[in-house]
Amino acid sequence: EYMKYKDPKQPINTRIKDLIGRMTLAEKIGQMTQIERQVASADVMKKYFIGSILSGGGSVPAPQASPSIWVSMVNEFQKGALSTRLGIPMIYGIDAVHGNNNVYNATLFPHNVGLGATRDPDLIKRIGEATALEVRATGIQYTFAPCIAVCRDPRWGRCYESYSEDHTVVQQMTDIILGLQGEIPVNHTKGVPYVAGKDKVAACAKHFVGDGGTHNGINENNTIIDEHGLLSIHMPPYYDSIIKGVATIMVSYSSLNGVKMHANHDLGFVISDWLGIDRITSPPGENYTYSVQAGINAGIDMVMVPYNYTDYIDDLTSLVHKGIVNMNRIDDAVRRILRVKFTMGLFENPLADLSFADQLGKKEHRELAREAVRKSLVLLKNGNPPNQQFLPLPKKARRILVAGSHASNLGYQCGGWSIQWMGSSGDITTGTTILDAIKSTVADSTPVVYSENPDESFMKHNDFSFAIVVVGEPPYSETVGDSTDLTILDPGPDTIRTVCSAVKCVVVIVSGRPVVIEPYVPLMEALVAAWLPGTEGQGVADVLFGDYGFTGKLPRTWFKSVDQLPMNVGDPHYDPLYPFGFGLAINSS
Ligand SMILES: OC[C@@H]1[C@@H](O)[C@H](O)[C@@H](O)c2nc(CNc3ccccc3)cn21
Repeated sequence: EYMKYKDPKQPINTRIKDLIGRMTLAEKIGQMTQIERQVASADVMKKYFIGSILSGGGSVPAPQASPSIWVSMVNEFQKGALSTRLGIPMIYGIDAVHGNNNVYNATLFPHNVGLGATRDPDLIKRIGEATALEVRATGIQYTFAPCIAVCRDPRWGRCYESYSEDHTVVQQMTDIILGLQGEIPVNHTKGVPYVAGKDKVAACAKHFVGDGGTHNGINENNTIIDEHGLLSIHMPPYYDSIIKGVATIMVSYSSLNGVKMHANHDLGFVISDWLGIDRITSPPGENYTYSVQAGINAGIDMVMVPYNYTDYIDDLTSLVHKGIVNMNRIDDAVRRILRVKFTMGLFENPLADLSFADQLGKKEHRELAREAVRKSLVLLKNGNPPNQQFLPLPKKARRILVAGSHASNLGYQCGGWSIQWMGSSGDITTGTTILDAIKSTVADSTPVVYSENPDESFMKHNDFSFAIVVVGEPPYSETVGDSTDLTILDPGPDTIRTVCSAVKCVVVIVSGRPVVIEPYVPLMEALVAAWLPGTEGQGVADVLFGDYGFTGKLPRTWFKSVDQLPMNVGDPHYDPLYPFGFGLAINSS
C-alpha cells in the first residue's frame, strides 16, 4: 500500500513526519544504535531494528578483502535491515580518514598534518571526491571524517589527524566535506545536511569540541579554556563544516573545563565515539544506565555502542518508559538520523553494487595522492653557508646511498589508521616506498645503494656522491601516540650521525608531527619534513630530484625543545626552531 515516506517525490520533512509517525519505540531506539560489524548479522538487524553498523579500526571481513567481499558483507546486513516492518535502510560507517585506509589496495593519502602543509583547499576537495569513490567501492556510505581538531600540542597522539594548530587552516580544509558529500546546490538551505548521491558519502566532523586542546596534549583528557578561546580556536571549523552541509558530528571523548563532551548539551545527527558514553563515568561503564541517560539527554542522537547493544537498547527503553528520557528527545534524534538517510537517497538506493569496484586504488587517485605528497613536503634547510643550496639532487651521480628506518617501509610512511587501527611496519598494502621512488627517479646509470643503518666501517669503505637519510616516528593511534619526548625512532639519530658525518646528506623526516631534530641540523646539508605521506612515496622523489619545487609551509610550529611545549604561533614566548608558516623554496637561479 502507498506510504508517503517511501515516495521520493515527497518533501523530506513530509517523509520524516510520515515515517516517524509509524514507528514504535523499539524501532526508534534501533535507529539510534550503531553496532560493530563483528556483532552484526542480518538477524540482529531485523530483530533489533539496528540503524547503523561500523568497522572499527582494522575491522575487515577478511584480510586483504576485495571490494566484492566488502559489498557482499554490507548488502547482507542491509537485507536484514530492509526486511523489518518499515524497511528503514541501515548506514555503514568506517574511518576513511586518509583514503579508505582499512581496505587493502586503497589509495592512502597523506594524513591531515601533511595536507595542512599544502594550504590547497581545492586539492583537499579532490581528495574528498576520490575518497568517496573508494569508500563506495566497498559498498560503504559513511565515513568518520574529517577530523577537524585544532591540535595545539604535538605531544597529543592524534596530532597528525589535525590539519593545523591554526584554526584558519583547518577551516580552509573543511572543503574536503564538499568532495566527500558533494557540492551544495544553490537552492539548498545552509546548515542542513547534504549528500549528493551514490558516488558520495556522508561525512562526520570530529571530535566535537576541543579534542585538540586537551591539557598537555593528553588524549581524551580535559580542555581547560575560556569561552573566547573555545569559540576562537576550536569552534570555528564546526561552523564551516555545518555551512558546508556536513551530515554528522562526532562527540569528543575529552572534557571541556571538567565536563565530559559526551554528557555536554546542540546539528545533522550527532554520534558518540566508541564506548564514548561509557566513559562519561570513571571508571568507564560503572553506571551504564546513567551513561545512556546523560549521553542521550545531552543531545547524542546515535550511540556507537559498539558491542553491548542489548544493554543500550534495554536501558534507553526503560529510561523512556520512566520519563527520564523524554519521547521528544527520542523523536528529535530519530528525525535527524532519518533526515541524513533520506537526503542521501539511502531509501532509493539501499543496496550497493560493484559499479565502483574499479575505483579502489585506481591510477588517477594514486596520481592525486602523489600530487598531495609533493605539495605537503616542507623544506626546512637547504645548504650550509657559504655553499650553494644542496637540493634539488642530481639524477645522475656516481653512487647514491639511501639509509634510514623509514626509507623502505610502506607501513611507516602510512602511519596510524592504515590497514590496522594503529598501522604497522612493512608491506601493509600496495604502494611505493620512498626507496623505490628514488630508484625509479634517478638515471639508469646511477647506482642506488640501500642500507637501513650503516656503520662507520661501511661508510669508510664505500664512496657515495651523497646520501638520503629517511627517519622518523613509528605508526601510532590515539593514546598510544601520546608522547612527552617526541624523539625520532632509534636508531634514527645514530643513522643521521654516522651517515651525515661521512658524506653530504639530506634528511627526510617521516612523522605525524614535529620531532626533536635541533641537535642534528648542523650535521646535514638539507632537511625535509615529509609528515605521513601514505602509499604514494613517488611524490617525495619528485621533489627531492627537482621535477617539482617545494611549496609546503609548516602547518605547525617546529619547537627547539619539548620543554617549550605547549607553544603556538601568536604566543608571547614564541621561540621556535622553525615557525608556523615556514618553508623554503628552491631558488631557480
Ligand atoms: O573507529 C571509530 C572511532 C573513530 O571514528 C574515532 O575517531 C576514534 O576516537 C575511535 N576510537 C575508537 C576506539 N578504538 C578502537 C579501534 C579499533 C579497535 C578497538 C578500539 C573507535 N573510534
